[in-house]
Amino acid sequence: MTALVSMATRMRDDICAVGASLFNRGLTAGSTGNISVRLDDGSMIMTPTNACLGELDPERLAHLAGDGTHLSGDKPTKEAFLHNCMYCERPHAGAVVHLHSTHAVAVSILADNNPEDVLPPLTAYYVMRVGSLPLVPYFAPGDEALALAVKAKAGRHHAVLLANHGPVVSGTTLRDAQYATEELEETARLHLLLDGHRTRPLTPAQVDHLRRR
Ligand SMILES: O=C(O)[C@@H](O)C(=O)COP(=O)(O)O
Ligand SMILES: [Zn+2]
Repeated sequence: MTALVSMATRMRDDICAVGASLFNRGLTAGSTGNISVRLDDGSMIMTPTNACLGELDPERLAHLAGDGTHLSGDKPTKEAFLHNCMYCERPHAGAVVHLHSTHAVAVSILADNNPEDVLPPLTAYYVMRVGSLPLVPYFAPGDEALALAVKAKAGRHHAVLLANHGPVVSGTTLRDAQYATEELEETARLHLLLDGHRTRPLTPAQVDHLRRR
């Protein structure tokens, strides 16, 4: 029990540090985005709704039971059900990050993207951290239908892109989820930067080789 309490305390501090780092580098603005971690007992700590990720208070983060019941802290993010759906489908996920990072949002709005996999395999690091990125059809933020649409993809994908909204990325640890989200954003930026240029993405054989490692 004491170990769980100290883990929860550490996770609260980590969420605030990661939130501040993401916000301060312009990876999400205003009160957009939300972060959660899952503890060993299956309960979850989540950012509150309408909170700025740059100004989180560890004491005020919401604590939810594994079934989504709000146990303590401020009212959780309106995407709580979405985070919970990701955890249900991914038993090894320990954290989920959702941002409105500009370039990923821009890609989510492009008319002619491939909804099965929105970004090409431009770099090895992208393939290793993200892999593939399906587009989830548009639903309003906080809509249960949005969470269910994510749930439908989450078993096969740890990262998805919400149409006209932004990325949702899970990871074994909060750092894994953070770094994958950042790599997704950088690759979206590269993709837009390369628009109109002839490009040489990694070949299927190169992608396969990376996936096997
Ligand atoms: O886009 C939205 O409104 C939410 O997905 C979001 O990013 C912020 O919502 P809260 O976490 O409820 O503040
Ligand atoms: Zn959002």
